[in-house]
Amino acid sequence: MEIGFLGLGIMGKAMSMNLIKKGFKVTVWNRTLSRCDELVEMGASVGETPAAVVKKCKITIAMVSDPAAALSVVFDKDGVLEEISSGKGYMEMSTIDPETSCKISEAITSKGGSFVEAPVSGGYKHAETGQLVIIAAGDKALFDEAILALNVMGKKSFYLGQVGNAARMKLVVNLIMGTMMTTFSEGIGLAERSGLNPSDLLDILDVGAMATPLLKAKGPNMIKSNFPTAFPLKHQQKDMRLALALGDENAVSTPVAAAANEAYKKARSMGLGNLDFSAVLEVVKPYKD
Ligand SMILES: NC(=O)C1=CN([C@@H]2O[C@H](COP(=O)(O)OP(=O)(O)OC[C@H]3O[C@@H](n4cnc5c(N)ncnc54)[C@H](OP(=O)(O)O)[C@@H]3O)[C@@H](O)[C@H]2O)C=CC1
Ligand SMILES: O=CC(=O)O
Repeated sequence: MEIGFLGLGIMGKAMSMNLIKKGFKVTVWNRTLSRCDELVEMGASVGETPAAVVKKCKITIAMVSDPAAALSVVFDKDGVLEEISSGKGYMEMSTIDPETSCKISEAITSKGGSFVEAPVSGGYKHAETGQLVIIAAGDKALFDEAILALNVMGKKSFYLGQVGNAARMKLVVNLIMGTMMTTFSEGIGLAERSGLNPSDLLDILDVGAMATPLLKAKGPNMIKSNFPTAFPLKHQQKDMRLALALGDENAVSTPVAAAANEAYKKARSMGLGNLDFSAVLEVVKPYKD
């Protein structure tokens, strides 16, 4: 099956490479077209516009930065809407808010296409190896049709029913992850400042009830003040912002997450937005050198 792929950032590049390696024919597009070159070397075709990709492919996936980018790819000139039609499917895998996802879904279905939202949990290493957790909702027939591709990209796919549910679930998951990272950062800072070896803290956490792949992956770099970008901090702050809006809408009080969001905002204002989200350590640790 020919799969279209829009957006070749950290995640899109890894996901589309994995699809190609597993034998899928993939046609790619990226706003900065030169980013397609590496994929072409692996056997991908290039579409000059999102519309050209949709015209060629039965199913097209989008993996772009945020709600504005997701809307632009669909609604702008040469966008997805110009070629979507009956028999074609569109899968929005970017992390966006449920309102944006519903707006895209309505536009796609009004032209006869089918729509699934399928944001993912996990980073580019999981994407490269097909170990993402996929949280999907929307057209069940499209979900079933795409299951071979979903099984290549992810280790498990959850189907949550109507459009909006997966977007909401992903925001809840990332609210928890973003808050956990700020708490780890406070702990690492406190350990260091009070004369403890932060490496010992990581070892102790790793064998106890709070062991988590997140800290195992990020902790050793954090304690050396290294923040190689896997999940850009600006995207984690976007997810906190969208998750807090979900809390506002549902009158759910989330003071801990709101405080964490302030830390990510501050980190962005300090120019740390393109580093990994673990760079929030730089603003959260309870002292300055
Ligand atoms: N990185 C991670 O670990 C994870 C990220 N996510 C989510 O996946 C999505 C992608 O993340 P990631 O790959 O890290 O992000 P990147 O910042 O690496 O890539 C962003 C992509 O979006 C494109 N883009 C940005 N603005 C526009 C626009 N206006 N129109 C068209 N394309 C645009 C960029 O194109 P260009 O190259 O031209 O700039 C690029 O392809 C985000 O929603 C993120 O929250 C989910 C799970 C994990
Ligand atoms: O959305 C980010 C992730 O790591 O999951």
